[in-house]
Amino acid sequence: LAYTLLPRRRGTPPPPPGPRRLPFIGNLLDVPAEKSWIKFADAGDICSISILGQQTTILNSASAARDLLDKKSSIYSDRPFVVMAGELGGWKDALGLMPYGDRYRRLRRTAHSFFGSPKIMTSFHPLEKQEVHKFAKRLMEKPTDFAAHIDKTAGATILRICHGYQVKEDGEDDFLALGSTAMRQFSQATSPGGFLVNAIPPLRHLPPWVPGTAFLALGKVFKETLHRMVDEPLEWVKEQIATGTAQPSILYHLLEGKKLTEEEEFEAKWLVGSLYAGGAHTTLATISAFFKAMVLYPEVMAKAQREIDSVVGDGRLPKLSDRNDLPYTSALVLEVYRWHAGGPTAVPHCLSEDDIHNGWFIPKGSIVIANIWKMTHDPRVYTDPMVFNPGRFIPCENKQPEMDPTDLVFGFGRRICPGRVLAETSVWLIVATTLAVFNISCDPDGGEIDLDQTPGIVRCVIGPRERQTGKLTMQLSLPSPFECLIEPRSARAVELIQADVQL
Ligand code: HEM
Repeated sequence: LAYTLLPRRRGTPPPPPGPRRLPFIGNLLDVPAEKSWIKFADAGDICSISILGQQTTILNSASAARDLLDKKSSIYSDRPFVVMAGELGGWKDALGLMPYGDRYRRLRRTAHSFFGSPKIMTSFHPLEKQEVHKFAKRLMEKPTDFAAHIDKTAGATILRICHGYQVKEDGEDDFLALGSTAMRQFSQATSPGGFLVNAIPPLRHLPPWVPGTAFLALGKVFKETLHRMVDEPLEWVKEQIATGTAQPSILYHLLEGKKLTEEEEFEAKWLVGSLYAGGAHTTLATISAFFKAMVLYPEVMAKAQREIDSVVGDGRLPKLSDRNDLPYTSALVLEVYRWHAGGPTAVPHCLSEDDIHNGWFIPKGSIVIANIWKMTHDPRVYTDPMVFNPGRFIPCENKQPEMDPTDLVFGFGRRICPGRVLAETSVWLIVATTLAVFNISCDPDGGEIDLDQTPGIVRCVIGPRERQTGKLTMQLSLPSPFECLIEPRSARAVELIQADVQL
């Protein structure tokens, strides 16, 4: 209390600028319940708030994020500690919430040995194409379930790459269902104001018979689901290896023919489990935004379809090697990433040592948030940022293309999304395939479509490091609900969709 109430020590530089702080509570009343990315967007390239003594620094420009999160990544790569999810729910063993340290660095190196290898990633292309073709089939059969189809496709692609596992086409798939439950529980554990223990971490030490500690039992349930999500696919792969039926996959490469120590096996299963958790649902936000943009901008859809028709023709579906020959379609994909930031404030970083930046003091334990929404809607960087215009990425005689948003939306520094390459290929292929064979249009019986998006990741975090907390939510931000019609473009398109799904 004294620490938060006492004035700054003499000689300590001021914190980055920000709204006036009230005694003790600081900026508690300034933080909106939702969409904090808009509230702080115009507060300068770097601004800071303090809540009950916990400083949070918000980075509103790409250059600020690069200066801190990229250039000083050795001290800006920790994660805040969220009790209900990280400790009670067990997520501190997954990459996304894992503290920065030796184990973290080993897992990232292993991930990079796969995702950083163009040869390995190209070997996954046929499999990605097959999963996207299945997506087109499901979409034709039941267009109204398009969100479920996107989720299934993203999850199925990662399970195949990570575990060599093919999801069931009919009925519920056990591994996918387990992943969805774990992610739902993760959202619950990190929901703002959801659990008092996030705001007062010592509560986790209370015995379970004390009234009001139902969260302890719930934490156990969350942890159990998460461990099943990580352990059951591992056991499945081991069985496949034992019977000689295992398909090539990341886990297969890590296990096959080796006698792993307990720690090595622990790291291998958490690596692939984290990739699955991190990637299965993020694609949904981006692809849903694509569908919405096509309803709102039919002329953009028609232009991309003309390009695909002239390059790919109607004899086959698009493939990843067409990317360079389809510049407008590729620009459309970039514009989807920019127009709708699925993680408007990414995942917060945490500073592990005191830092002085541009004469401002940023104390150890500060939460650091990259305001990706602001970066991708900054009128200094993007002309008419609220307008969906793929043309901004096409170079022309006297105009350079605008900044590539994929350098922003996957985060920064050592915490940058490890699945970026896979996400980019999957998203491109889903968009190009959908445009090749479907028309997406406004549903005349649906309501009006707005440009809004749902509240997403991170509100604020309270409390010093180790006892740190918060109202921290890592839910994704989806486009606000909308209805649309999705129909095959022609009889030939129907034939292409119905053709056998080949590897
Ligand atoms: C459109 C799709 C995706 C977007 C927009 C996205 C975005 C992000 C962002 C913003 C972060 C936080 C970066 C930071 O802290 O600076 C992140 C982390 C992460 N992403 Fe992705 N991602 C996507 C797809 C994927 C896929 C397909 C995978 C897995 C194959 C994946 C796995 C992860 C993991 C494991 C982390 C945690 C990394 C860490 O803390 O070290 N993501 N992602």
